[in-house]
Formats: sequence, C-alpha cells, structure tokens
Amino acid sequence: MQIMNEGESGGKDDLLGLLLESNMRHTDEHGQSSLGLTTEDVVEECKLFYFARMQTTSALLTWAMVLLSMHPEWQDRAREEVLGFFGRNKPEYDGLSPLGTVSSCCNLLSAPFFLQNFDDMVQQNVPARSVQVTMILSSCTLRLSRSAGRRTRWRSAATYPAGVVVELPVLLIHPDPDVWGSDVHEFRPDRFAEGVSKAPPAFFPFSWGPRTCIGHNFALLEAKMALSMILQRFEFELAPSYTQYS
Ligand code: HEM
Repeated sequence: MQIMNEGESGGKDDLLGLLLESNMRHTDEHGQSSLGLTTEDVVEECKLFYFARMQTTSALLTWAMVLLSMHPEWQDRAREEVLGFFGRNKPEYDGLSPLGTVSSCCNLLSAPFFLQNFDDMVQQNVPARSVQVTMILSSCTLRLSRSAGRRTRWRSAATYPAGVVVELPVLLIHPDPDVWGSDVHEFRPDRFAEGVSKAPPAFFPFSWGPRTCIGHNFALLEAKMALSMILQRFEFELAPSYTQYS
C-alpha cells in the first residue's frame, strides 16, 4: 500500500494492484469506515484466489498426466492434434479453441469422475497416504455448500429456515450412471466431443449461478495451454511402481 502511495508500482496489471487501487480509491472517496474493500478484504481475496486457483488447476493437470498415461491411445490422439495445429511452435492463446480432444480431456478432468475404485479402497483400508487416495481427496470440487440467508422456499418442494446449509455433493452427482450411462467410470473424453455446452446440467465442475467460478474460462485456457505444451515435448507413462487398486 505504502509502495503504491509512493508511486513505486504501476500495480494495475495484476490482481493485487487492482484490489489495492480499488481499496485506496474507496477510502479516499468514503473514508475508512464505509463499506468497501478493507485491507483485510484485500488479504482474504488474495488468499482465496491463491487457493481457488492453485489446487484446482494443478489437480486437473495431475489427473491429466495420470489418465493419459493409463490411456496412451488418447495421449497419442491429443498429441497428434496439438502437433497438427501448432507443430513444435508455442501454442497461441487464441488458437486453442479448435483443439477438440485436448479440450474434451480438460473438461472431463475438471470434474471428479474417476472414483470407480474409491469404495474398494475404503473397504480395503488403503492408507490415506496412498497416492491415489490423496489425489482423489485433493481433486477439484468435491461438494458445494450454500446457506439460506433467510427463510427460503424452493419451488413447491421444500422450505428452508434461515441458516440451513444445503450441500451439493458434486463428488456423488458427477459420476452418476443415470446421467452418463453404465460406463461412467471409463475414461472417455469423447463424451464432450460436441462441446461442453451439450453436456447434461448435472455436469457443473465450476458451479452455477452468481457464485460460479470466476476463473472458469481462465482455468480451461491455462490447462489447455499447459497440456498442449507438455504433449508437444513429452511422452509419459506411469512408473512401474505405481499401484492401482482395483
Ligand atoms: C479446474 C479448475 C477450477 C475448478 C474446477 C474451479 C471450481 C470452482 C467452483 C466449483 C467454485 C464455486 C465454489 C462455490 O460455489 O462454493 C469456484 C469459485 C471460485 N474460483 Fe474456481 N475453479 C477452478 C479454477 C480457478 C482459477 C484458475 C481461479 C482464478 C484465477 C479460480 C478462482 C475462483 C474464485 C475467486 C472463486 C470464488 C468466486 C466467488 O465466491 O464469487 N478458480 N471455483
């Protein structure tokens, strides 16, 4: 803040700069006591962006490496696509849209789908430190919570008193065979071959509504860019020591 006051940082090109600028402008106009971004708010927003951004996209890319290693035919298809469009050149951000296979993989992997072995693992008491369990637990969104700010009627189905917390178990809804078919647990990026807009409404890895993920488009762009550049440079496979529980 002091640095910005002293004019040592342009600051407006990054998130912190924008937040601080908004905070300073608001304080200048309305004083410290009014509603607006306080310094604590700025700190909390930065923490939110850090966690919301890092864990999610890194889980997506981690799963991409694992699943494409398990399914080399999809890895080859995705690589051919990237090389066909960009060769060995760095992919262009605005040229990523035609990458159908890479996009389908990223869409599929933005949701926690691959849980076919989860029940088995729990029953077998597989230790929590096992690679797969850890990855599942640190996967993208597992559940969404909303609390009723006031007494709320949901269609004619139910009325919730103020304070009730409604949980949407994304982890259970996404791999629902009634939505995707009995092969729901198979790695099939072609489910999104016609684009994510044709996906069933039960697919909502980035949530819906006013509190939807603010980084949705950025996350997919970043993931497609990273995956394309990895595919251009590397072929990857699982280490022989990798343990699969089935
Ligand atoms: C695969 C990647 C990602 C997934 C699956 C994902 C998923 C989500 C979901 C489901 C929510 C809503 C949470 C809720 O309703 O309680 C959310 C919120 C949010 N996400 Fe993401 N996200 C991803 C990447 C990112 C990235 C890259 C950023 C930042 C650049 C980001 C920033 C945020 C922020 C700031 C919120 C809170 C929005 C609000 O409360 O108004 N996310 N994300």
